[in-house]
Amino acid sequence: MANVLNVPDKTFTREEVKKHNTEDSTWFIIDSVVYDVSEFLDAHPGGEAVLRQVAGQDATSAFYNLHRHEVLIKYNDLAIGSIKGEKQSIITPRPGDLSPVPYAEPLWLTPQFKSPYFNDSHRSLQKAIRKFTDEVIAPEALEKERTGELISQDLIDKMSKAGILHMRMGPGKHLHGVNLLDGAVKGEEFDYFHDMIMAQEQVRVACRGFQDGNMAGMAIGLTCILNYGDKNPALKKRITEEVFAGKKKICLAITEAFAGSDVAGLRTTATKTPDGKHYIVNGTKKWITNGVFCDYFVTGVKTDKGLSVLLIERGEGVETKPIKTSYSPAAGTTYITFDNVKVPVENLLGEENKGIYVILSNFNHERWMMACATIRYMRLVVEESLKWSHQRLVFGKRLIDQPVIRQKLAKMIALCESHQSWLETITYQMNHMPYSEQAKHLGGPIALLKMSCTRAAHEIADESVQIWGGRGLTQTGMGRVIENFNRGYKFDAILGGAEEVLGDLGVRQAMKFMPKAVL
Ligand code: HEM
Repeated sequence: MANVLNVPDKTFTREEVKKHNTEDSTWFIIDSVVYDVSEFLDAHPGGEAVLRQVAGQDATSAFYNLHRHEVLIKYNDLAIGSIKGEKQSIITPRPGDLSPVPYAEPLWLTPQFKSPYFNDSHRSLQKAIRKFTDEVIAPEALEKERTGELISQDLIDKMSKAGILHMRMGPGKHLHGVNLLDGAVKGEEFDYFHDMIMAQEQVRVACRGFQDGNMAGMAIGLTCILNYGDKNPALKKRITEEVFAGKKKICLAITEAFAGSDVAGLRTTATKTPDGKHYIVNGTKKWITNGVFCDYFVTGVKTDKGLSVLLIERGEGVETKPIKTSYSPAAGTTYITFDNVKVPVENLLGEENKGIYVILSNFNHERWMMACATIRYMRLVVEESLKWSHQRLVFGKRLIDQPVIRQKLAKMIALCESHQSWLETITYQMNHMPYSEQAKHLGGPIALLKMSCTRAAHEIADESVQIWGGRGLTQTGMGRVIENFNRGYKFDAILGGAEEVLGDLGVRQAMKFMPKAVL
């Protein structure tokens, strides 16, 4: 499917179009383009009668009151020409374009505004990943979100070739010398603002389930290998090479039916064999993103004196089955059972019984990534709602002409902009703090940011569905994005640490730095 509207060169007068109001011929005009729907009447999802009612007329308002603009692109073949002397006024965005809708882009991407944080390489990466997302990721994402099928190997291969899998891991040596989106940024220059751009841009396809199915397990699982795999360099090299090449898939398996945010309560056990060469793993894992299609599981286990983290390969005794959650099965959410699984001791990541550090080291980046994504999805909802409010006619007026709608939009915009600004401030600190310091000084602020942005998402989900009415509850058509957001934002309020746990963590971190002198 092309992403722009192609209109044949032929021109007609409005009088000519008027004549096509007969049994055999149904034409109408939408935004100066002439459509011949005579052969489409039967196939029109909204029925034949409504099309006949506007035969020979200008149906622009009627059309935009009920359809997304992209419908015209999908059914481009129905366009037969345009009205003589008139020009289309509705913009068809091309892949990679910025949106001209106010607040649809973060301030740093809005031409009138300046930002101290972003340089040319950030801008060139943003352009490249937006185009890639629009052209390569979006078509598959939309399809898979709907059907619930898992990501294709073809898409994984394309992302691997473009360096997108490498970039999912954030800044670091693993990016040095790698070709990233045809040289959009050098691996050595890649910082947390580039990382933020990658996380935010890919959310724009508005497919919350597929978004997690698109290698989210790798983004949180492979980090443990990169940071804690040095005791076994051969293993680290093999796994990272295979995963970055897209040949093998990896995920993080921590949560259980027994323990969600409370990781200390894990019950999966790893007992050493008498010869000390293997661990025998027994237990279960629940809600493991991507688990159904993974080859490697970075798994939290109980060893004799505490928690440990093991890399477990799919093999004898490992079974995975899908869990049906409220977002798309395309996420690959999984229940895993480990029955007497034999794991070489060399697969231990970090120190035995000190696995909590391996697990915790991951959390800040994961939570920050989730904040990036949630905030960008909020912005998309703002954009869609602004467009819809201008388009939708009710009680003889546009929605935007109702003060109550403007109040809702004001709240949504304010929540979105304030969280993006806070995110950028924290991202700047991440760029200027070694990883060890980040854990100390940014663990609390990142936890509070994620907690706050999912509370904001809750408000935005609620307000937006009131603006959209039934369409905000309908999976296809105009309100698709709003419905998907409403069904998905709760995942962000739970995954990576529930809102309440994170709020508490943020305050407890502050307590640690409370000077005695002021008490
Ligand atoms: C080239 C012109 C048109 C095409 C390709 C088209 C296509 C579609 C499609 C794909 C849908 C399914 C919902 C969606 O995906 O948005 C739909 C629904 C509908 N269409 Fe059209 N349509 C066209 C023109 C019109 C016009 C001019 C009218 C009214 C005068 C109309 C009335 C409707 C109605 C009432 C629905 C059901 C809406 C709903 O369920 O909310 N369509 N159309």
